Amino acid sequence: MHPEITRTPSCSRQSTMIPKEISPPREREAVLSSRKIEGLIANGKYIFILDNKVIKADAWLNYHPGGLKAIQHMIGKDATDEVTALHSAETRLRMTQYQIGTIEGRWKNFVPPIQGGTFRKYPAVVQEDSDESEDESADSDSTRATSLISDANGEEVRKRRGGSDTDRTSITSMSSAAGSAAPDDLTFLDSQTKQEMELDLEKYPALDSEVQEGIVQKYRLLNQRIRAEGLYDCNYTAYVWEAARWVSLFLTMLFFLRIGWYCTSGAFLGMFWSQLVFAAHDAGHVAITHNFTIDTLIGMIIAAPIGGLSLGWWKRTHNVHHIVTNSPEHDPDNQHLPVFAVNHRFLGNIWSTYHERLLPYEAVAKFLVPFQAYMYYPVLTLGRFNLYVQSWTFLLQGQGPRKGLAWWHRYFEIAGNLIFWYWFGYLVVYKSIPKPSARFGFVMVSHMINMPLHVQLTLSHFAMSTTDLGPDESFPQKMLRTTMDVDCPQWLDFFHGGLQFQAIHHLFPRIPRHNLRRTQSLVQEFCEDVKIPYALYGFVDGNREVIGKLGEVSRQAAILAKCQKTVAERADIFHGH
Ligand code: HEM
Repeated sequence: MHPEITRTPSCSRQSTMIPKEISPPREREAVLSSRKIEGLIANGKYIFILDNKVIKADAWLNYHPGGLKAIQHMIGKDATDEVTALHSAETRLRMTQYQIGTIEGRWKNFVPPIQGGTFRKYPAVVQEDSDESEDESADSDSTRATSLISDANGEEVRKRRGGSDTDRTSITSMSSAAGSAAPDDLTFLDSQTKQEMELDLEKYPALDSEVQEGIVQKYRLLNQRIRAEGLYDCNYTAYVWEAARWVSLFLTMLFFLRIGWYCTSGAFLGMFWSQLVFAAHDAGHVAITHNFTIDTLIGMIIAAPIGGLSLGWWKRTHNVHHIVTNSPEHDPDNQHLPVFAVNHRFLGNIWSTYHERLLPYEAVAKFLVPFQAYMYYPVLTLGRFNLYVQSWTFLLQGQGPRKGLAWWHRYFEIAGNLIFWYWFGYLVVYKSIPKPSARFGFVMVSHMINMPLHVQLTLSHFAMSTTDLGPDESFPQKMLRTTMDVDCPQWLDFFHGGLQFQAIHHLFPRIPRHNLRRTQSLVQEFCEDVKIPYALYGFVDGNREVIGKLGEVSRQAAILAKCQKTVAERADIFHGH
């Protein structure tokens, strides 16, 4: 049954249609123990903690513009910082409509079911809650987590995780057990994971609750300071300059098209798209006007009719990326098999909770990964073609939100993409360029010139930590551990388009791009204070780090291949061949 729809008076700015509140006010004050909340989650409820309030999001799931996965990764966790980073103040306030109580004492995070956490039933909760079981969205997450484990060679995984129903460990070791990797390979891969984790534990502050709580408090104070200093206010004048740049690039493209310099024209079109991507990124994060509908509209116009892509597709992956940054199992932006394996764990058949399928390390990957350091730049020159495929798959399959604020985005983007292929494909490529060879040159140059953009998009994470330090790690520490910034002179900011301040952006995704440089010194101060290293590399050094990391995984792949060969030979001897 769908929840009844009402207009919420508290959100006049966006006149949002949201489902009717689900718990009467008197129930919101109930004090709920961690054990009881665990029982509710075991019953399939989508519960997270916000400012010590217990929020049950079940009735909202189908309406959430941020998608289901974003919420799933917060189940059983204190989501205060993630929610603050990703929502407007009004939306954050409105979440209390879904409050079912407050927490008792200090909250200790669970591993969310989607990440392999398991939850014990609570007898009283089973009784109380059983009549809600027909709720459409309440199909059990814990059941889902269990079936995920069973699908992925369950028995073995459970053994590896100690067989406990109550543990709060992560799914990390599950994926390698999921495929066909032999025990020797697993020993090798596990030892690499252990080494990586030990390095992180040495380099970053301890995970005990006092240290992490201290970091969180200082991070929240920093956010208040940033707000007080006006750094959330958009600098619209900067966009006038941006617009002037877009128009000049587009007019130059038309000029060269007209005089028959097709490759030069293509180069300007590619640069025009590259520059626009930065603005689409701002809009996707609601970091321009801070109004969800207006910013998303700006982003969709740039992405679809102008760029031939889908902002909805990008947001769907990007939102999850911002929550589980650089996690091999959960972050779609980290999953590039069979072309790249950015971490050794991809060599052991990893389960993607985003794509809900195994990412097998199979023949094509085994062939390509050893050369990945050499293929990094060539593959990225073709990156834009891949984006068309992803965008159309997303739009045709209707994977985006079908209800709530964002229900119409899909139709808007399909229409926008058709307009794109009309002006780009028909009017420019087909009608304005006479020869097939010139057409080919124009298309290739306009697409390949986006390579630096694709480097910028991957640079900030590929060389950074991918370790899962568990649910006790605070949001700010995790963002700074998994993300690097690129140092560049201010005059080059237009080239990097804000993507050089990824770490700052991950801490505060809604800060408008043109204020990120001013925010940097505040973040550096914060990092020094809480003793978290702030990763800042020059563009060339950052590239070196990435290539180095890709090379390292190639070497690990070679060792793994040796292990597998030895295992196969031993098996042959054992079977008497
Ligand atoms: C009952 C709980 C929730 C409600 C009512 C809610 C509501 C909303 C609304 C109205 C928006 C549109 C943007 C805005 O107005 O700020 C939004 C966006 C978003 N939400 Fe939530 N949300 C909830 C829980 C969560 C949780 C737990 C997460 C995970 C951290 C999350 C992640 C996101 C993301 C990533 C976006 C950006 C979507 C986009 O711009 O594409 N939300 N949410």
